[in-house]
Amino acid sequence: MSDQSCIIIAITGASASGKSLISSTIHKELCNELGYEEIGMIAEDSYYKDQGHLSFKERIKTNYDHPNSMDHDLLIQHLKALKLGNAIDIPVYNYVEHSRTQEVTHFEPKKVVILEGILLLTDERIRQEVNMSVFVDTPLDICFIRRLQRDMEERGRSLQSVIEQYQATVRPMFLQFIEPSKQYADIVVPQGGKNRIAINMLKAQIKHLLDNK
Ligand SMILES: Nc1ncnc2c1ncn2[C@@H]1O[C@H](COP(=O)(O)OP(=O)(O)O)[C@@H](O)[C@H]1O
Ligand SMILES: O=c1ccn([C@@H]2O[C@H](COP(=O)(O)O)[C@@H](O)[C@H]2O)c(=O)[nH]1
Repeated sequence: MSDQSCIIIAITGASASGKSLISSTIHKELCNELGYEEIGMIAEDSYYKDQGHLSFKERIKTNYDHPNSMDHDLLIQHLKALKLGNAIDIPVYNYVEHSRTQEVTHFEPKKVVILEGILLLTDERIRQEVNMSVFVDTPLDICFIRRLQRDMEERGRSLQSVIEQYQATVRPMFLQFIEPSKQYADIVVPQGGKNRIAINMLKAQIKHLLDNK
């Protein structure tokens, strides 16, 4: 397969801005329209560095919003493999344990891969691999409320731990790394996963990229 055999769409923005919702909505609708074997979704979060060698006490001190917390080397290796038509084994990350599990998810090459995550556009090497990039631009106070609810319900966190982490790393790293990466996005989308016009436009552009492959 040629290097252009896999179209990569990057969807980025703050934590809880709605990246997963917009990605899964586009994924589901394009799968229905084009077929399940054509479109795949990958979360950058799967590429958090393994922390199995650290105690739980040490793991909760890690700054998970700094680019160094990500194994972007492995992610880039995987994106290149997909472009060459090779399957990959994606690590499975556990947010409750703050570490990789022993499992992997086998992922066959697709015509389109929707890649979503907070730090994608901070890395020039990833920017070079993507065909289109989207920044989900949701006000930070809304993101915080959503994150608080989600982290307590789904990621085993207490109210106090969400507030402390938000003040110590989530907000400062957003301002230092994520917000400035907006300049590299092709499209900025307000209202995230519920912005029907933006979703329709993104789907149309993905189909256009597929038609011109
Ligand atoms: N536009 C929206 N309106 C209401 N709730 C939303 C909206 N977008 C996302 N959410 C909810 O907010 C939470 C975080 O959204 P998610 O897509 O998981 O964020 P991210 O992937 O950016 O961290 C989820 O519970 C999701 O259902
Ligand atoms: O072990 C971990 C790994 C990540 N986090 C937080 O997750 C978010 C990124 O995920 P989203 O789905 O985009 O919200 C990031 O802000 C990290 O702070 C964590 O708390 N623990």
